[in-house]
Amino acid sequence: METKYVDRNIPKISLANFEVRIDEITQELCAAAEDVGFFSIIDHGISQAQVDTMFATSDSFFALPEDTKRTVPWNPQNVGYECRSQIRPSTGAPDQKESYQLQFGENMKGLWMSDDHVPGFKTKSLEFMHSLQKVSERLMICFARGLGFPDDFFVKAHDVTRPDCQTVLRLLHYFETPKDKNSQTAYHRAGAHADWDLLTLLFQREGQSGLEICPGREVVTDFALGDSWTKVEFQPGSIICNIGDLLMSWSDDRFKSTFHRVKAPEEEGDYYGERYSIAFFNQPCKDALIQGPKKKYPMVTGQQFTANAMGLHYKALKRKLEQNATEQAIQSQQKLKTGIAVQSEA
Ligand SMILES: O=C(O)CCC(=O)C(=O)O
Ligand SMILES: [Fe+2]
Repeated sequence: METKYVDRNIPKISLANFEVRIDEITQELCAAAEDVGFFSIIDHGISQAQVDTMFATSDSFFALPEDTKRTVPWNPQNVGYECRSQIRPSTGAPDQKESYQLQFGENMKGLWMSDDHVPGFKTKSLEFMHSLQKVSERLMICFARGLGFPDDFFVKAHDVTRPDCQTVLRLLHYFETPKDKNSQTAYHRAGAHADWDLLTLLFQREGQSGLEICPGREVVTDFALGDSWTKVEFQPGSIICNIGDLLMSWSDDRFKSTFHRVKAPEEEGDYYGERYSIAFFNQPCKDALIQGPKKKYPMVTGQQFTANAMGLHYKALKRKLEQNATEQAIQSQQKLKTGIAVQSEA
């Protein structure tokens, strides 16, 4: 089916002279968060060399033999390596990717790839994560101001110096998609979803497009998807940011978490090759208390918020898998009937 595309403006916001321009930046960020839920930031203080080093480190990890990568397996604390195992409720099919989730604290025990396999992996990754945390904290200060909370409100709730902190750096590698149209159904590289964190920072690579967004969600409690998409292309020097479900809920649905996907390449102009990206998910401390200024939703802890988000996710996933199974059963019944008809005609 042909994708319906629309042009949407994805605001580009400069963080230059942050201290002096904080109110202006706050206004721009809040407007972007209320409208499309996606924006890019420039003048953020992270150099292209830092980004290139992290991508090179990620390349070295994914180039390791499968057995080696499987020595740091994914677990439900949202750390570790997985391959084609993430199934989205929007598709009911596994994402065509492998990924490695890294955190700052104790959840990583035994799950860092050793220097013997990728020299300096842990040091380089943590250095990059701390730089992204600094950028995230600037954005958190602005969103706290915009919502009328004290400046350090979100920063305190996302304290990465705590051993039990949940914030994640995800290294992603999407597999090449065969161009042969008859070969199989085109599976999405990452099926449509909204992130369930506060705020995501994303790095793409030049020439490796595929990220698309679908705004229009009204409340965080609803799983509804819109139907028209907008491509988010690589822009040199910028970090793509999107609002997650946590900030949507914490702002009483004022700021929008937006559905997005990495599309299955199947149309003219789509990119079929291998794709690498890096995402940084700001997750709350387990004991953070979450409630918006207007108290639209009951107060929950960070841990409860995550559990509720997972509950909603698995319910939607179950519905989708049941729906897929019903559709498949109908299709095979139809095939059987057609077969019988053809046979009886012959
Ligand atoms: O790879 C990308 O561009 C997007 C990844 C993403 O949305 C995610 O991992 O949540
Ligand atoms: Fe995402």
